[in-house]
Amino acid sequence: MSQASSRNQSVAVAVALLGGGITIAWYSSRYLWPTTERTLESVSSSSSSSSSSSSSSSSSSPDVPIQEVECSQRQPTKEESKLLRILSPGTISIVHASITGTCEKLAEQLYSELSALVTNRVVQVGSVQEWDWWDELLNEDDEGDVKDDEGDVKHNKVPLPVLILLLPTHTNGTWPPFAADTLERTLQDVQHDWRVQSLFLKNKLQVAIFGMGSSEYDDTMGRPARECVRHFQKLGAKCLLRLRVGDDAVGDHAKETFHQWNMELQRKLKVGKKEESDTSSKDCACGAEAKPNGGCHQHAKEPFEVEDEHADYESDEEDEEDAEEPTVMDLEDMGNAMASEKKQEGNGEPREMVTPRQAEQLKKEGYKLIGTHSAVKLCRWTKHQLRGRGGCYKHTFYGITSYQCMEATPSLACANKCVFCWRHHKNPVGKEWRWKTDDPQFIVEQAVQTHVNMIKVTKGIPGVQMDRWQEAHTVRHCALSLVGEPIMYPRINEFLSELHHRDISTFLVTNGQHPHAIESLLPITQLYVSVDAPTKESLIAIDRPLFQDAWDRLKQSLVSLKNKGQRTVARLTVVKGWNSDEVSGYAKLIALGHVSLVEIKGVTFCGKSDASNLNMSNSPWHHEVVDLAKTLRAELNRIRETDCAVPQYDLACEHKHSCSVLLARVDQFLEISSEGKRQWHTWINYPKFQELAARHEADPSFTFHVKDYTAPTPKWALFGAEEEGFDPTDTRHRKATKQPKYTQYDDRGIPTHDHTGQPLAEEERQRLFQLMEARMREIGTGSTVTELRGGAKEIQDASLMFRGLVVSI
Ligand SMILES: Cc1cc2nc3c(=O)[nH]c(=O)nc-3n(C[C@H](O)[C@H](O)[C@H](O)COP(=O)(O)O)c2cc1C
Ligand code: SF4
Repeated sequence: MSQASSRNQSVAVAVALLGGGITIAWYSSRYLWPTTERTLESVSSSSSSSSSSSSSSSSSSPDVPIQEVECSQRQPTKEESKLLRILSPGTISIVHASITGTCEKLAEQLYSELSALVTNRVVQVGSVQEWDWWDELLNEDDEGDVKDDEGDVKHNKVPLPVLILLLPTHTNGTWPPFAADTLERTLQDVQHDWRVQSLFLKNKLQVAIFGMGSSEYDDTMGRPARECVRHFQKLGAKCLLRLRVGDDAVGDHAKETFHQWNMELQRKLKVGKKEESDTSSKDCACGAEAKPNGGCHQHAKEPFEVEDEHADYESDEEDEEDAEEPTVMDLEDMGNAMASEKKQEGNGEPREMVTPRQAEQLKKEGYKLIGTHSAVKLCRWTKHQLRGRGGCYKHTFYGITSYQCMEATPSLACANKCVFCWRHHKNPVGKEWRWKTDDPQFIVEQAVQTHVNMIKVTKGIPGVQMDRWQEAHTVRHCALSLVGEPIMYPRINEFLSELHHRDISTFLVTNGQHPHAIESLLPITQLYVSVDAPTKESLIAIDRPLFQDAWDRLKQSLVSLKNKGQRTVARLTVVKGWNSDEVSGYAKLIALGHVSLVEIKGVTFCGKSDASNLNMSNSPWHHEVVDLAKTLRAELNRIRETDCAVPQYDLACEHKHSCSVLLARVDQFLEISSEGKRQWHTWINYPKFQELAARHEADPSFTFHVKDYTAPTPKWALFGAEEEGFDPTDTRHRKATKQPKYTQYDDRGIPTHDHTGQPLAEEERQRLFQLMEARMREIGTGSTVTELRGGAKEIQDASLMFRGLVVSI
């Protein structure tokens, strides 16, 4: 028996004919809601001042006046209630498939509204995963059915169950993965199962579907919701009202569309305010004077009868083969979206990028918002180096001072939803700038001020070195890689100049979706393009881009780097199991841009997110990143054999603490003395850069190049140095590992080789396996993330227990 049915085994719905009426009482193992009898009209009159119980007699079903036993004065709270079956008569099940919380919130809102308004049915809410859909749709309980004298079911006398679905659109217009595995699969399977009667949901279920999506994604908005409508139609379910799709990308569109849909839903369910206005309306739909229940003498309506449920849908019986999407609805929704957008821009001012809800979420994640589209955040390495515990990998590779580095962005929006994005998709998305634009001087000034204020409060952190703390009040570097796509900001060049004027170096990371913006970018200290995947398919899977031609855009961006003149970087973020293979694909991309440097960095796991399937096992180990860097070097050499214009690269630096390795162009960064001594120059002469940038600003015909502002790389930062990229002027704090070190593990995380690389005996592996099993029983199979004070996160994951019991990030 399925989970759902076993869970609901204890729930029974009793229906009896009493005095010519139908009495409904609900029982559950924990609840019994019996009480007073009253007619449904009286229920409706309680919410409608103008309705009258006398209208019942004029209903279209005069022979069986419907009565009920009122469930209780209140609906059970969610915690109290056990979920009833979807097909239980009289139920209203609100089911969402939320990825990032929007649909869940709408579902909760609907639940509280309907719970308050509906007194004669059970309203329940849950995620799509909470039901076994095959079992729910096919294995019907018949306790709730009303039978006639022949024992045939008289379905239409008891309110049909209503299924309200709130479905978001996931990557490339797909269903959210957990909804695809459950509801979508069932809906597809039942249609092709010969054992299942056609239209088997006819007279058994009514559905109301609301979709969510974003018009920023080409053509996919609301696709799962539309598919869902078609599936249910094909199965014979009645659609209570038209599908509506909310647009996440357009201001209040989702809110407004949902509100309209909700009002319509309540009208169809005959609850809520709309009903009041309906019943008090003077006119019937036919134009004649209305009776109190809303119909005229010819069109009297039976309370709770669903009005022409198929009115807004084509009949499946008539046109079962028609798989065309309901384009009328799409057009209308798009029209609404545009109208809504227009409304916002009606006063001639473009709207602000960040909605109050997004601002609230970003603030919760520790971002300090500046103006309407920018943000700063204090980087953990800034604090780290303030305490003398080592800088970030940019300190090792390029000599930045981490405690004088400001992490910022002038655009919180970007055109991707990367699986490894540590901002968990709380920021807006967009293909191009369509928002209010803040002044660049204002942003820089506010950003520096806010950063310095954050520095001030670090004074109290134990171990902060006061000389560094003083220096940290002067920002020297700006990492434009915090969140969003900085290059989208239309006044990015003015913004960068403003930073240069303040002697602040500029490291800008773009995701390679705006090649033209790269071309027009002024010379900056170091320009990055993120290369997140080696093939078109994996790029789409990993970056989940808004642009259909994302792959071409990435390639064009890399080509654009070729002519920049200053330092350019291809940044690879390695997500084990996602983009760590097909290294030759990376080599081909890098060869397009002749980039100065290739940064290869293991992904940092930043806590579980519903919008991403990543977990700790996707974070590679340092030695794995090193292996990938070596393979990449070999692949680049292979390309050079046929294309000698492709530069030669070699392993220059590493920073083990953050699983990062640097490949650098030999012609730009390696000097070999006449005695054959090799000296890397990956560090940056920052004052020199500022001088050159100022000259270029004064005279744009003046150009400068990578070699004009390099500086020697210290020994400790070089690849293979025993310091492993850790600056020896700082003090290393290592966590004591409670477990012996192992060097290799199997897929489950069970060690297979000891610290010397020798294979472990079978008994030992078995023992370790049992230990892990015990741990899993204790803490579960997933990862538990605990937010610590100060923004750090602590992750517990049994599969990591032999690699370190707790990983702090
Ligand atoms: C990972 C991810 C991928 C998305 N892909 C699409 C898409 O392909 N098409 C679309 O119209 N909307 C897409 N969206 C937008 C969501 O459908 C929209 O933000 C919706 O409000 C999310 O609802 P939820 O918060 O309930 O999950 C995507 C959102 C996320 C987080
Ligand atoms: S470069 Fe990045 S990681 Fe390093 S200190 Fe600056 S913001 Fe932090």
